[in-house]
Amino acid sequence: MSVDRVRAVMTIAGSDSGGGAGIQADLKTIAALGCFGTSAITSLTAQNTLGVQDIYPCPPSFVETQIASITCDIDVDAIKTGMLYDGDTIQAVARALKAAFPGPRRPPMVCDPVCVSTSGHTLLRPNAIDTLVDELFPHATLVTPNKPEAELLLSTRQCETEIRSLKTMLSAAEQILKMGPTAVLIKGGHLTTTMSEVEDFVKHHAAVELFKDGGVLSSNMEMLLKRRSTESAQELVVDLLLTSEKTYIFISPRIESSSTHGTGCTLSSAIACGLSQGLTVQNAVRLAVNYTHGGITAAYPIGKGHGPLNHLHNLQPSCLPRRSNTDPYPFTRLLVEATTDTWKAYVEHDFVVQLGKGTLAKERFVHFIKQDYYYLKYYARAYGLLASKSSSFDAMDSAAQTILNVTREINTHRTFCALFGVSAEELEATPESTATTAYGCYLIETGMQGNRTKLLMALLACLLGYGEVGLWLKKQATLPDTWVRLEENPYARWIEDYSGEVYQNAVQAGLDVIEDAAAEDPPTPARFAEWRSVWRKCTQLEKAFWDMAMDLS
Ligand SMILES: Cc1ncc(COP(=O)(O)O)c(N)n1
Repeated sequence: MSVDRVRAVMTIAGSDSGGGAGIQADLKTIAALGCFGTSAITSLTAQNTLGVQDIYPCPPSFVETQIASITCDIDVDAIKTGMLYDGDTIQAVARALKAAFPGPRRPPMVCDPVCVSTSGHTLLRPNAIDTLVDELFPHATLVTPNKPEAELLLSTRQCETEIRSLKTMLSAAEQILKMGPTAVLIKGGHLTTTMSEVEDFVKHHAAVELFKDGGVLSSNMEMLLKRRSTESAQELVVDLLLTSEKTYIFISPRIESSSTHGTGCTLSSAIACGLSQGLTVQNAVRLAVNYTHGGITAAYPIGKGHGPLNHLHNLQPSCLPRRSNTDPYPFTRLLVEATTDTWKAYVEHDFVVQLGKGTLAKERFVHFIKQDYYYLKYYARAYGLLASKSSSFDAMDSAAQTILNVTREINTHRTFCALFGVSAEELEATPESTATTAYGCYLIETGMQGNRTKLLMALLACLLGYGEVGLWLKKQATLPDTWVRLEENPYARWIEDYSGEVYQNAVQAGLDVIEDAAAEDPPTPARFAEWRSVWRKCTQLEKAFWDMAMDLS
């Protein structure tokens, strides 16, 4: 679809003086998504991250005038409604829209039935719910209630109200669809779902399409069920979209965050932007869910209470600290600090401790060395990819040097094998383990689909982790109350190699490369979040690699 001109989106909602929700969230989101935002303000709220202190409603006739002013001049491509406060305001909105769009062709409209703020304040008078349903729902392309709002809407129709599961979400959506909108999106943020529940739901409902992390998960259910089964217990947020033809499920990992103020406003505005550009409802919802999820991930602290998501996360320049003499590796520090739990599980793994103490069973070490030999093949190939993604000769040179270092490291592995009685033939005949394939393929995949910096994130977790382990074990060996003296440790050579000058120089070079890459192309918070997740994934894969050696029965 080509967008020949900037699309205009009109939001009809309340103002949030704290800037997190309402009109302020809407206009920021609309701008961030490349549309032109116009606004008709229904009420002013004195509000911050702690709650709503007061509400000053606009006279309904003035709301009507604002809508008329906008629509008589600007071609509105999509409408979004949010906080409407009371029945008179809703009627004024309905009248103004009818006057502005008298024919059957109205711009698509997303109706977010804002009833109560996250902080618990009433934003729509309870007696206005019927008016909302009667006056606006029949004209809405989509209504977007969360769980409490959907339950409130159903309670006015004496329907079964409690939403506990995907099944009850679907039946709530079916009831709300009967109230007149073309589609209903029930937002699942108040519920926790797991992949097993999704799988179970999908098995029993034929016309369901799944989207995960902003992409189409799979149209082939069998494949999906096999592929996802290992993550069946992970906590997910699932949003359910119902149209007259189909049910769509949008799956995102649950993020533990209190920065969610304004989430509903951002989501409905982002959907309106998608619709204004001619997307189908399901695609507009898919992109908006992904955008909103990114905003929660990239939120920064604001206020003393329940802070807002980052509405502008796709636009903002980096807020990373600068490199200085006192803080030479600020970016790496942030990465490690943001993933301390997984990083610790990797570099202080039992395998490492036993290696340092010299108590590690020989078969475990040999198994590890053989698998590391195979892993290094992937690692060297990934540096080949890095060279292909480099734009300067220096960067290519550094990638090529690493390939040469790795081929030298391979000789050390061969020597270790010989030392432990493993012949060259046996090494070559060893089957590759699943942990090796998983890690190796992840590196290659990241290199294929990401840019240079993303691939660097994947490669450096290994380089830096082994550097840290080498130094730690060397230090342990020289402490007065040492685990074991290096001369008495059968794995001394391994410790010497990874704590030695050659490897540690490579680590320093790696640190410089990472810091330069981050400084040259400062990441937006969303990009940083992406890099951090690659880093975390690689530390998990590293841990799984040691696990593989320890699990050897
Ligand atoms: C003006 C206005 N509109 C909408 C919301 C709902 O947002 P939230 O559920 O995040 O409090 C709000 N608090 N204020």
